[in-house]
Amino acid sequence: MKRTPHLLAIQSHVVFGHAGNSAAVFPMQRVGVNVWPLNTVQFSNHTQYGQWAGEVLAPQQIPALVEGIAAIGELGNCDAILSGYLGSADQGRAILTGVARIKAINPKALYLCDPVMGHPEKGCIVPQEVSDFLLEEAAAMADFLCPNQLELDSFAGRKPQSLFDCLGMAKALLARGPKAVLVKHLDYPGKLPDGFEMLLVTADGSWHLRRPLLAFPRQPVGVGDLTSGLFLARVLLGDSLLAAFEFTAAAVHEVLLETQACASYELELVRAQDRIAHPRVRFEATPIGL
Ligand SMILES: Nc1ncnc2c1ncn2[C@@H]1O[C@H](COP(=O)(O)OP(=O)(O)O)[C@@H](O)[C@H]1O
Ligand SMILES: Cc1ncc(COP(=O)(O)O)c(C=O)c1O
Ligand SMILES: [Mg+2]
Repeated sequence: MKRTPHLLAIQSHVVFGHAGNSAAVFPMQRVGVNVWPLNTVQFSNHTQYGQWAGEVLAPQQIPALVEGIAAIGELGNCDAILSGYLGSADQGRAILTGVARIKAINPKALYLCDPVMGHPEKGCIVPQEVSDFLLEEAAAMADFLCPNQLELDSFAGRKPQSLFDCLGMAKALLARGPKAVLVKHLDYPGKLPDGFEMLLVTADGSWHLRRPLLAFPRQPVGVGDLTSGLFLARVLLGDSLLAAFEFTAAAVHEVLLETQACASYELELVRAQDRIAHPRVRFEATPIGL
């Protein structure tokens, strides 16, 4: 019997609704991965409501929890680490220490970094020191990096002029260390207005994917976290990077269709669970070169 992969997921938890681990854990479990959620913050709700209650986890708790898993002899079973929304730069450094600790026991373990940098206009609030940490320290240790367009712009230090420019900016990130860069949301001059576009860039090739842009009165939150989580889960389950990319686009689209049909602001993950596991839609990524 094939072993079920184990994934340590280090990102935010919200009591109400879906963002961070609260957007990614259930879908990753639903597709067949054992998830170890480690919550960097526990907030009442995501920050785009403009107000929230709750606390940031003390950074020293991260190595303490990792050591606790080592102490029961389970750390070597960790196949991957995912990091997302961070409450402080010190938490980020503690995660990198944990990644190094896990890779020392299991050199095959993969680290996916979703460099959540915030979006003040949208109300996604992340401290500036976290963005600096992600740009300067985390990217170098990541096997997979999953920025959105704003985060890609921050890495490049500029905005793109075209799709090929986005490709160049993502390819430049490979030189910093990651094996693959998944740009979860593209925005560039000349982009067709009715599409939602993504890029996958690896040493072996690059692919562009377009899916329909859906209309929402308020953009749902947690889509990026869902995207990163499903991509990593499918890679662990044995998909090629390209297959994981295409699966993720389809499963996320299914969730958004369900969310739109319910006229819900929060992602309808529970209702969409069968569609996540077995997406009915399929999007084919097309190779793209410089
Ligand atoms: N097919 C789609 N149609 C409409 N909106 C989408 C679609 N897919 C994703 N979105 C929205 O696009 C935005 C992507 O946000 P962005 O900040 O670029 O990435 P992230 O979710 O990582 O923060 C989110 O507001 C999400 O709700
Ligand atoms: C607590 C929390 N976690 C994670 C996120 C990131 O969500 P997304 O997947 O939309 O980038 C947000 C965005 O506001 C947030 O408030
Ligand atoms: Mg995001």
